[in-house]
Amino acid sequence: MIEVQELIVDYPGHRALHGVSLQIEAGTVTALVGPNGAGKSTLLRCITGLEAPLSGSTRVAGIDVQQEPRRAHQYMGYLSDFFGLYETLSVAQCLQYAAESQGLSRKDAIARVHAVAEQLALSSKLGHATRNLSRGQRQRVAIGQAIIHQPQVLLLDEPASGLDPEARSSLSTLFRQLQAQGMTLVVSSHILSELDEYCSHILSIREGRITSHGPLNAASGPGGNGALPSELVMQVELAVPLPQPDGALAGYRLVDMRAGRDGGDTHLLWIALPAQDRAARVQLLQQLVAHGAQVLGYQEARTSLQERYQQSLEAPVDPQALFAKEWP
Ligand SMILES: Nc1ncnc2c1ncn2[C@@H]1O[C@H](COP(=O)(O)OP(=O)(O)OP(=O)(O)O)[C@@H](O)[C@H]1O
Repeated sequence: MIEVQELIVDYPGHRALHGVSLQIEAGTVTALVGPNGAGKSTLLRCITGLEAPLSGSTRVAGIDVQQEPRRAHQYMGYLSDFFGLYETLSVAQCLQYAAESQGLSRKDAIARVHAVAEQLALSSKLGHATRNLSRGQRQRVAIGQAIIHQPQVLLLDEPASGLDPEARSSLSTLFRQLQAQGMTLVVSSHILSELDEYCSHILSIREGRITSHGPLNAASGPGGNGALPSELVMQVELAVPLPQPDGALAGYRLVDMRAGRDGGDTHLLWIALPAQDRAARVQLLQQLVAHGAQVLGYQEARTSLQERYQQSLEAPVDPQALFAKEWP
């Protein structure tokens, strides 16, 4: 859905992106993370076509963003880290303006204004001037403007900054709904615990280079709890060790097994299953229970975003690769 190739971006006296290449699959939610100044906003601005790279290309839904920005914008929504609203316009006017600028007819625009206002809990504010809204409400109007034309891709730069815990939680719910509707999201944020709730992938950047990019679940292959690319791993927490391990695990691959963190009798097992096979998850649990397992917890194993981020911070930047791509 998003393809970036060999992107180099220079600001006066400073190279912000050093030949970044990546692909983001449709339907994923990617956490874009990295220290201050890493190049996250620059990358998002290049994907939207707001920043012209020195070299390289970006494509969204197969459209070259630098060559055909207008057409590409029909497929994407963008929330800038410092967004502005028309202060004297009402919420309805702002949303309608955004809809019509994306080419929607007056009738369709008005229908979308009401649908988006409902989705973002703004229906009661439609007649209010945006200058009279709270920070969280303004943020929701800005997000509403970004999704008014039902884009396939939504790029959000620090969408939760300045929001209270309740507003942040409803934002997480909204992002999950949008993903369920088939949207592809890229969310830049420093609040990793929240990103972890709804992101399927991590894209970590440091000093203008990608240090990690991949899925957050255990099916990410080597390093992801021992899963092969075609597998996912279930984490099973037991109240006591398995009484009949041979029968309980027959036909499954045991990836790992440890005592629980509490140091008592609890045990943790990691068991590989074919990816995408929902029936296998049910059958495994039934087989465990049938063989006397006292199951306390049963969930897809997942490397936390915090862990992945920490690993990516510790990964050395390859000086050789850096040297080869330094100046074109
Ligand atoms: N307009 C500009 N002129 C000069 N340098 C810039 C400009 N915009 C960004 N930079 C520099 O480019 C680098 C990347 O900036 P960018 O805003 O993309 O980082 P970021 O990862 O989004 O940071 P943050 O987490 O602080 O928002 C930084 O070193 C920044 O100082």
